[in-house]
Amino acid sequence: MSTPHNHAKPGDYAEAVLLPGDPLRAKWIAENFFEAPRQVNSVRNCLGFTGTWKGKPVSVQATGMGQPSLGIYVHELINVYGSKTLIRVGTCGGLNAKVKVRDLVLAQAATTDSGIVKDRFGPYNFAPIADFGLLRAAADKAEARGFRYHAGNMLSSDIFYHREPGLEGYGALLDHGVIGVEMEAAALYMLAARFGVKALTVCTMTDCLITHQEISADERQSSLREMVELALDVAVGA
Ligand SMILES: O=P(O)(O)O[C@H]1O[C@H](CO)[C@@H](O)[C@H]1O
Ligand SMILES: O=c1cc[nH]c(=O)[nH]1
Repeated sequence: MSTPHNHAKPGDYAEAVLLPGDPLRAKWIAENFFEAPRQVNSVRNCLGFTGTWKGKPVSVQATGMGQPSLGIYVHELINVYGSKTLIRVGTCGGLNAKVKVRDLVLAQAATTDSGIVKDRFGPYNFAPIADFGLLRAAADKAEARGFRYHAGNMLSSDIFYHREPGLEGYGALLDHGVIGVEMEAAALYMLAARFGVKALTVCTMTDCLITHQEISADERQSSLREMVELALDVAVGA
């Protein structure tokens, strides 16, 4: 059975799936890291691939940008394709001076402005959180490899271009330790909680909203490589 967004067959995805926003990042991951990659989805060019990493089955599926788009792919991966471990490998902006360009940001929790999460819990402010085992494994591996990393509160915003430019748009979040901004982690964590699977978001900080420093094209390639290798090891338990 396929879906309106995915023509893969049941069994085409591994239980462990990496989730970049960018379809070309999905292709790059499959072609440069997977052993024996095969494409399993191309609907809307939101590419998905399955292969192995260190001999263990693993998939990568692009989610597009934003929580509504990620929500479609993740819902189907879990409920149609049986995925159990979902690791977003993304890019994020920096909201805290201690986070430098190229640093890894592990989203321990994800604050959000998204109605997808906010409107579901009535009077409660649900706190979307990472799976502790995946988070601990990622932090341990980052530590062992000597990577600069930060585990903390990520903002998953529905808005890339805030009305107030620069830091103004982030208001009180800046005084409350939020370290980065991207657009998907909160919905990923909410869906993982709802359906009883494991999820983690790992991002490379590519543009600092405080210093306006940005990652260069060369640095982007090598930084993303380190992040993907770490995420693959966490995903398959290597
Ligand atoms: O690099 P990806 O994974 O797409 O992540 C970030 O980049 C996009 C915005 O430019 C959003 O999807 C945001 O979450
Ligand atoms: O969502 C994102 C991703 C990267 N950088 C940002 O400022 N926002």
